[in-house]
Amino acid sequence: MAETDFFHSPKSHGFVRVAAATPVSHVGDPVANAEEHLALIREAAGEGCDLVVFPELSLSAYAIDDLHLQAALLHEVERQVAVLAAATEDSGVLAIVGAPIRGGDALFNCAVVLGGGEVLGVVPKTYLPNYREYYEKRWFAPATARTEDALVLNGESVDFAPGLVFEAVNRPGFVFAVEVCEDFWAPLPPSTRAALAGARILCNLSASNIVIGKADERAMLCASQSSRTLSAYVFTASGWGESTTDLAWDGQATIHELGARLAEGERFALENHLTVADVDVDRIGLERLRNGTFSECARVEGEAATVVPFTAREDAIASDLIRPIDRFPFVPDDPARLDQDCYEAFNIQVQGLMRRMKATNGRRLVIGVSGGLDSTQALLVACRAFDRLGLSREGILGFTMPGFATSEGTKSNAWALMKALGVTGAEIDIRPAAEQMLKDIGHPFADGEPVHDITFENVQAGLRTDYLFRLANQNGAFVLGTGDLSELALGWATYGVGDHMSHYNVNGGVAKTLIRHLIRWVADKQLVGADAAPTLHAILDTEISPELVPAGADGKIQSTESTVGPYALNDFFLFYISRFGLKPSKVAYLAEQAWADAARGDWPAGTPDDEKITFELPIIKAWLRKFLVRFFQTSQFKRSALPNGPKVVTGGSLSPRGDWRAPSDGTARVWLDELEANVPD
Ligand SMILES: Nc1ncnc2c1ncn2[C@@H]1O[C@H](COP(=O)(O)OP(=O)(O)OC[C@H]2O[C@@H]([n+]3cccc(C(=O)O)c3)[C@H](O)[C@@H]2O)[C@@H](O)[C@H]1O
Ligand SMILES: Nc1ncnc2c1ncn2[C@@H]1O[C@H](COP(=O)(O)OP(=O)(O)OP(=O)(O)O)[C@@H](O)[C@H]1O
Ligand SMILES: NC(=O)CC[C@H](N)C(=O)O
Repeated sequence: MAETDFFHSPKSHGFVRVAAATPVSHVGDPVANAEEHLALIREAAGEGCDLVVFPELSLSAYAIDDLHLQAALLHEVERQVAVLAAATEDSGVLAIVGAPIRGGDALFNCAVVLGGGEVLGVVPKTYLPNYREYYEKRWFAPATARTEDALVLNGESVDFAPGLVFEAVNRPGFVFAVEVCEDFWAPLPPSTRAALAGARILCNLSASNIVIGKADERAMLCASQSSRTLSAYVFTASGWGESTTDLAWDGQATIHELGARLAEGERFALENHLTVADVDVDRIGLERLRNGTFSECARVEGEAATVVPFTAREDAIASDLIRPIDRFPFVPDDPARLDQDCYEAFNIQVQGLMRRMKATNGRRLVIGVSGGLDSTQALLVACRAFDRLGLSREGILGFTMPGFATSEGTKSNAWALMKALGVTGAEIDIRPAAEQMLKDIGHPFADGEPVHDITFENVQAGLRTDYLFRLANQNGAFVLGTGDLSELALGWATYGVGDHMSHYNVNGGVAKTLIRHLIRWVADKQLVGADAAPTLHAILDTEISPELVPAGADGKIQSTESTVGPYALNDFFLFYISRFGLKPSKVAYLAEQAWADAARGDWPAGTPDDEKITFELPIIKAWLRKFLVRFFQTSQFKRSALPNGPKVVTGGSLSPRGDWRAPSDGTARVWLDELEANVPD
C-alpha cells in the first residue's frame, strides 16, 4: 500500500466507519427482509463500512404481534441469520440484525451480531415495554430471564447476554456494545455499563413508532447518552413497510459522538438506505483518558463484562472522511450557534472584567489602543463593562502609542474608535524613548543602521507596556491586557515587560478566528452604540501586523501570518492538539480534510467567496511543523506566567490555572518526529 493511501485512509487515524441501516420492512417475511439486509450489507461493504446496524426485530418485522409465536416464522428467522452470517464473511463488514431468538423455553427480542461468517454473540433486550401501545411481555422474556450465558443457534453455541462487549483484536479502540430500543429509555441503560466496561460505540436497534415530537426526544437521548458515556451512539429505528395496523414508523437513523450529531438519515423514506459516519474511537479514548470521572465511575459502578473478540477488516482504503469537520473549530458555521457563541464569549469577557473592577473598587483602566483586532475587542469589552457598572466611559484611558512602524491607517482607526466610543483618548509617541533605550544599550539602529531585530521590536513593545503600567499607577487604574488565545499558543507576544503582561486580560481565552466575529457581532448588535460601527468594519479589513518593523522597500508591512502561519490553520491545530491531544499526523489529516477543497463542507455564514481559501497538505505540514515548535518548545514559559483572565471556550484555556499545564523547558521532538514519520510530503 502506498504511503499516501495509508495516510488518506480514515482507518489509519483511529476512525471506524459505521452505518445505521434503514431497510424496507416486510411484515412477518424473514426471507424478504434478509434480501433487503443483504443488499444493505453489500452496500455498506462497498462504502468501506466496518459495522452496519439494523433496526429491532428487523428480520421478522416488529409490529407482527402474535405472529412472533409462530414456529414457522421463528425457524425461518434462524435460517436467515445463517444466510446473513455467511454474507459477512466475504464482505468483511460486521452486521447487527434484530431477531426473535429462542433460548430454552423462552423467546427473546435480540440483537444478533454477525461477523467473519459467523454469529459472534446474541444480546437480548433487557427492558421490554408493556405500557401504552406496547405489549412486548406477551411474546418475549427479558434478558434477566436467561438461565445461561450461551445459547445454541443453528447448531452452534454462542455468547448470549446483555452488555456483551465486542472488541476488535486488530483495530485499537474498535469496541462496541448493543442494546435494544426501550433499553435506552431506562434510567440506567445497559449501554452505560457497557461503556464503563470499555465499549466506545453503542448501538441501538430500535422499533420506535413515530408520533409528533418523538424524533427530537430520541435525538436528545442519543446526544445525551453519547455525551454522558463519552462514546458514539448509533441509533436506527424501523421505517417504511412495518405494519401500520395501529402505529406508524419514520425510520429515524442518527449517529452521535460525544454529544454531537455526526449524521442523520432521511425520515419517512420509501427506499432502503444507509446513514454513514466515521466515528473517532481514538478521540473517544483520549477523552476518557483525560476525564478522570469516567474511569472513577467505572470503578464505582462498573461490572465485569464478557468480551467477545473479533477481527475487523483492515483494508486501508483512501477516502474522504464522512463526518462534519469545521474549518474553524472556534467559529461555528451555523449562524444561530455563532450568535449564541458570540453572546456567551462577550458576556464572559465583560463579566470577568466587571468582577475585577468591583473587587478592586476600580473606576478607571488603561489600555493601549493600536487600531488592531485585539485591542479593539478589549476596548469593546471595557466599554460594555463600564456601561453595565454604571461608570462613565471617560474612566477608560486609551493610549495610542505610535512607534517606528505604526501606519497612518491603524493610528487613525485607533483615534476614530476611541472618539466614537467616548473613552478618554491620548497619544504618546514612543519613538524618542525607544531611540534613547536603543542608544543606551548600544543598538546599531541608534546609529542609523536599519537593524530591525527582536531587540528593536521588543524595545517598542516593552516601552508601551512600561508606559501603560506607570499610567495605571498615576491614574489609580489597572492595565487591561489584549493578547488572545492564538497568540498565547504561538508565544507571539513580548514577554514580561511587553504586551504579554497586564493586570487583567480579557482576551486570553478567545482565539483570533473568533475575535474577528466578535467584533463584527458587537458592531452589528450595536452593543456599544452605533457610532463605532464604520471604524470597527475598517479595523476588520486591516491586515494583522505587530507594526514593530517598518515596511520594506517594496512597501510590504510586517505581516504576522506570513511569519507564524495563517491563524485559520493555527487555530485548527491548537483546538485538536490542546483540547483532545491528537497526534500531529491526525491533525494534518483532519486539516487537509477540512481545508484542501473550498467547495467541501460549510463556511461560516457570510464568508465572501474571495475569502474561501484552501490549504493543501504540504502547506499544512509546513505550518504545523512551525506550530509544534512554537507550542511545545519555545513559548510555554510565556503561558506559565500569565495574568488572570477568564476561560472562554471549551477548546481550552492556555492559562496554567484555567486549563493547560506544561513544562517551560520541554522539547517538541516527539511531535515533530511523529509528523515527519507519518505525514507524506
Ligand atoms: N523557556 C524559557 N524560559 C525562560 N526564558 C526563556 C525561555 N525561552 C526563551 N526565553 C527568553 O525569553 C526571551 C524571548 O522572549 P521575548 O522577549 O518575549 O521575545 P521573542 O519571543 O523572541 O519575541 C517576541 C515576538 O513577539 C512578537 N510580537 C511582540 C509584540 C506584539 C506582537 C503581536 O503582534 O501581538 C508580536 C514579535 O514580533 C516577536 O517576534 C529571550 O530573552 C530568551 O532568553
Ligand atoms: N501603536 C500602538 N498604540 C498603542 N498600543 C499599542 C500599539 N501597538 C501595540 N499596542 C498594544 O500592544 C498590544 C499588542 O499588539 P498587537 O499588534 O498584538 O495587538 P493588536 O494590534 O491589538 O491586534 P492584532 O495582533 O490582532 O493586530 C495591542 O493590543 C495594544 O494594546
Ligand atoms: N420498541 C420499543 O422498545 C419502543 C419503546 C420506546 N420507548 C419508544 O418510545 O418507542
